Amino acid sequence: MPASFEQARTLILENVAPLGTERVSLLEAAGRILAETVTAPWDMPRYDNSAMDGYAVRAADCAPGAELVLTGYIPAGGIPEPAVEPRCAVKIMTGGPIPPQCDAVVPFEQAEETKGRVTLRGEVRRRDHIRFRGEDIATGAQVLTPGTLLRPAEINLLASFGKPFVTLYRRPRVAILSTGDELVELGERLDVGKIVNSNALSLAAAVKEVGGEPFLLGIARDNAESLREKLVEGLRADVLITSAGVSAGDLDLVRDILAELGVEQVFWKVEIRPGRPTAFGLRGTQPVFSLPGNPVATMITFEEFVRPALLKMMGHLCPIKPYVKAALSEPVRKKLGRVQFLRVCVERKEGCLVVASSGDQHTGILRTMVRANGIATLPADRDRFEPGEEVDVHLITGLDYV
Ligand SMILES: Nc1nc2c(c(=O)[nH]1)N[C@H]1C(S)=C(S)[C@@H](COP(=O)(O)OP(=O)(O)OC[C@H]3O[C@@H](n4cnc5c(N)ncnc54)[C@H](O)[C@@H]3O)O[C@H]1N2
Ligand code: MOO
Repeated sequence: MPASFEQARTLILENVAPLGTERVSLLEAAGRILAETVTAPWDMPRYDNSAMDGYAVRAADCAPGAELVLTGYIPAGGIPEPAVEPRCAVKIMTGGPIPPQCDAVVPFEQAEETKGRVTLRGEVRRRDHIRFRGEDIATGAQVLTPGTLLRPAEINLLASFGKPFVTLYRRPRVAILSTGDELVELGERLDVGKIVNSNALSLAAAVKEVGGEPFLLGIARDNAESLREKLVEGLRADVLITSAGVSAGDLDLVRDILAELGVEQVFWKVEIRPGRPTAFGLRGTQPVFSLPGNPVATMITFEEFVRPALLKMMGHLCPIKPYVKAALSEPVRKKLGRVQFLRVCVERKEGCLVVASSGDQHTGILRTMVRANGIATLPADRDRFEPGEEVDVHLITGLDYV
């Protein structure tokens, strides 16, 4: 019996786990997932320092109009001066260490300097414009935990704490196999009846976008020998994705050969459209996704099934892309009993997200996939949707801008 969409996605996520870990240079770590706990090896800031360009002073000397004698200069990176005497001040730049006895900084704008003396304009309070040692993060504090996505902010933190290498979850190596006698590689001669193996490039792009490492196995022909040879190679990767050869045709041999090679089928056929013939299996712990060959079905089943699996394998704690709610701007009809993945155009109108079909939804129509910036998931138990109804949408804009 075919699986429901939710069953299929749950089965996949239950059967994949984060891969091992590796040490990676911080320069290469952005966008990946941390596999270690990081504690602060020192206080941040490391020492009391000035938040402004100005004068380090003793606040008790600083009644409005007071005149102080300038006795030194501390740039950022300078070493702290000896203690500042009463009624004296030291010129200090942002980041410069606060000298002993000083307890405030007066910004240049609030003072006037003439001939080695500074006259203060306004009021000065203790602690003004000082960034105190450890006020941001104290030594020993736990700052990052496994599962954290490394964005520029986390990279900044790790670099500040002097970490040139970090332990990350490994990126999966994903073998991609296209199957079909009708396929030729991009750039090869297109004789009558042939089409370009476009799915391989599209899947490789999708794998890269998620952060995996695609590996193209080329084309297996629709015979057992060719499939066997290529599938054996594919089963050496962390993940194997095949496209086509999984529906009911005479030459749809992929699942049979996978079974022969020790891949245990977890499900075949899902109550979704497009993508119904999708199969998922395991060889030990290695996941094998057999996606339907129609390019739109291949892309949508990657987005809804393979993407979350790869993210989980890379250590993401929330591998399912969050849905956004968007209101339909037109009626939609679908078949009962199947989830329909509707290719949609999402726009923002008066602050709300609104969606409409991107056009012809037949699986063979590629242009409406290209036009779409979202995939709406329409539930299996409904067949009519009216304008204004909210639906769940996965944005596929790349950078989630709408
Ligand atoms: N009698 C039935 N026929 C079909 C069924 C069914 O249940 N019963 N399911 C249909 C559905 S739904 C889909 S989806 C397709 C999927 O079939 P396959 O995964 O076995 O794929 P193929 O038939 O080999 O190819 C489908 C289509 O996609 C083109 N294709 C294949 N590989 C590539 C590639 N690498 N790059 C670009 N395009 C590719 C292929 O030429 C076909 O046009 O089956 C329906 N039929
Ligand atoms: O389910 Mo098929 O994937 O419509 O094209």
